[in-house]
Amino acid sequence: MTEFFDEGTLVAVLTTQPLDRTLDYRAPEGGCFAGAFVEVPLGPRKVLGVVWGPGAGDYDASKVRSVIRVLDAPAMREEMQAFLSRAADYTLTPLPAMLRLATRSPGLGDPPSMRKVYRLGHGTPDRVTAARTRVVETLTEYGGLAFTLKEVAEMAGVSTSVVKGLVAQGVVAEEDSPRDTPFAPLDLDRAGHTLTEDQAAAAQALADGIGAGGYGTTLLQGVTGSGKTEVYLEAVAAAVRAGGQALVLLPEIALTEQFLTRIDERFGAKPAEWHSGVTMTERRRVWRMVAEGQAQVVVGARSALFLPYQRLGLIVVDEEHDTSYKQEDGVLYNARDMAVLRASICGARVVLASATPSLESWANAQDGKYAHLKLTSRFGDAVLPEMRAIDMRGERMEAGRWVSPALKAAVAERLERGEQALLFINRRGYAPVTLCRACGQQIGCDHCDARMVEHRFLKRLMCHQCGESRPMPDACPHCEAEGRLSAVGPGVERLTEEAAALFPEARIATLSSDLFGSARALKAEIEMIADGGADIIVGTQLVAKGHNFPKLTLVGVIDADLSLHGSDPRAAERTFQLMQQVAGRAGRSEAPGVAMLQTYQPEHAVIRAILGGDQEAFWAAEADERRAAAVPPYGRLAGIILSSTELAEAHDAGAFLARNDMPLRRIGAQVFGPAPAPIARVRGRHRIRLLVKAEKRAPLQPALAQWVAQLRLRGSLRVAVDVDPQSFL
Ligand SMILES: Nc1ncnc2c1ncn2[C@@H]1O[C@H](COP(=O)(O)OP(=O)(O)OP(=O)(O)O)[C@@H](O)[C@H]1O
Ligand SMILES: [Zn+2]
Repeated sequence: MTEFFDEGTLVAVLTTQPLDRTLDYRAPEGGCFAGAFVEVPLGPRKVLGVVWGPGAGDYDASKVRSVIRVLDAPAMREEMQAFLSRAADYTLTPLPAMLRLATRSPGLGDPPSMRKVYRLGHGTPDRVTAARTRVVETLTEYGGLAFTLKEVAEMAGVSTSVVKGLVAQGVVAEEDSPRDTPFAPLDLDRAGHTLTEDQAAAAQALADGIGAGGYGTTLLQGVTGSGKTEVYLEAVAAAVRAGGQALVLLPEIALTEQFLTRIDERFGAKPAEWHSGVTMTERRRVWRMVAEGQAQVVVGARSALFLPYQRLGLIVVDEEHDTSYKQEDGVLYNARDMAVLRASICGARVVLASATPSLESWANAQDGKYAHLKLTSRFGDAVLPEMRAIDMRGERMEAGRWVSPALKAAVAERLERGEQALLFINRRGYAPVTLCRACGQQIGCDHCDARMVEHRFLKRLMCHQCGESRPMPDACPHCEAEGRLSAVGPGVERLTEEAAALFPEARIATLSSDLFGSARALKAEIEMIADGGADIIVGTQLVAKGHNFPKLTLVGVIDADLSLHGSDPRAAERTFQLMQQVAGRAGRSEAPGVAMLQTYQPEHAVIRAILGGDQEAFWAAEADERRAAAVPPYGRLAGIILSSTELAEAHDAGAFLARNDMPLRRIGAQVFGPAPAPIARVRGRHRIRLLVKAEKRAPLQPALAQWVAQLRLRGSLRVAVDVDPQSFL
């Protein structure tokens, strides 16, 4: 039972303010439950907090103040408190910062806000016009249902003033209605697609898990186009049927819009949607309805993990290998790992779905920590694409061109047959480098150790680190020579230009995340492509994720070597995943697909593995290497990023930590560095990195906490600890 605190008893309140402890207050008039959202005085201010438990009683009793009021919001459940605490410990994040993630709803404690709705009234109009008649007919058609002013006007095809005019005469009734309305329940009796034998077996196994109750994680590994989504939708149905709520995490906001439609088609109801693109009013509604159990399914980005579910039964992490699940600023957490933590605390099931799982999940499945379900063939008659290399050493390339004659010929063949071809390059903008031919300087960002990238469609230069942008200049900012700036290297926009020059008759669509103002616009473009409205698609990694283009039979990868090198220890894994995913867009219906990889190193082990297509062999080899090097998933890493406006300050702090490594040595961990980060300056701050390596079972977090606590944060110095780093930049 939830603990209750009578009026005047001491309670500990956790606030969202950056304090390193809970504060004691007295329970307000009428008392309060543990977990209650409250408003408390803090100095001269009133701040939001949660009653975390009984007060510590270590503060002068005569000075303890009272809770101002209990907010009108469902209390935080004990399991949520536990989740936030454990996540804070794991990621070495102060608890108030975790609480902020869980309270990202505007007007959390406000009384329900109201809005005006309109339905058919009883009066008769003084004067009958065609427009007025349409309004009356429209509302009559919907019986007693009520709509917003805008909806009525749109449905009837009249201006809002016509509706208002009818309100004045009582023909249309105007009423107040709560804005936060429940989400329509799923229609679980609707039949989904008839599943194939493999799919049905996988769906059954997931449903059995949900039926058994309690925590469990399953890796659903199915080749691209095998119907993983169809399978986990059955798990969603099973979870809801069992009275639970289901959360589906997607790696890219751009995909949610299509996914909502897919759920709507399957269950006849739209789920709740949660990500940065959702309006404030809708956020408020979602947060509340999730807390009240009036939203059965939530589709969202990683932050949806922190919603106040009442009875969370299932979390699906789609494309679980995707790096965007790692939040790289603020609280550094991996939503995939936190999903597993959250589920283990509240006794929910987790489904990790991917064609190319992360080595972490693959190893967990291998060890029997996760159940492992496999779908080895594509749905229907579709077969997996054939993978071929184009050896660029043997191709005759003109300067400033990136499509080889071999690839060009393959594209031409597809166009002749009325099929689609995709040209893939994982680089946004027109060109990665803008160089002045007069002075030889490259244009860099003023605030970062990064180049400015030309975005020709927008006629701007942009920094991909800090987001700064400015109009494309005519003159070189260094030597002021006019008209001597030139683009070096290819980006997606430049590839579009080349495709247009090579195939002047073809309809070309460019898909890059920066080219679309809204998820809706992107969805429309994707639907247009799926319907065959384009012949050639030129895209960045945005196209690699989960799209179905039935006419697409050729994928040309412009630079398969691009991500093989660099400081990332997961370079091989990432390249393998990306190539499989992008190739997986080809040949998804009757006509078979081919993926052609332009490479200068066809002998490279990773390229060979991609061409060979033996995934299990690749993972096994990769696992052996990681085991030998004792790196994740067979060892643990943590990154420390020290940053400051003064280079010396960051550097000295790094040297200090390296010298004072006793807390780490005690657990047998090693420190590497300090060294300047690969991106040595971002937003005017110099960055120094250290890397900590420990054995898998070493108590890493407490040691890290002790170690870093020795550091005095002075001046502009900041420290970020990244447990299980994904990025090494
Ligand atoms: N049993 C089925 N009956 C009818 N259509 C199906 C069935 N299974 C899959 N499909 C269709 O096949 C296509 C691919 O399925 P789905 O999107 O679920 O695959 P996936 O494994 O999630 O793919 P990817 O990993 O490439 O994103 C979809 O259009 C889906 O509707
Ligand atoms: Zn910048």
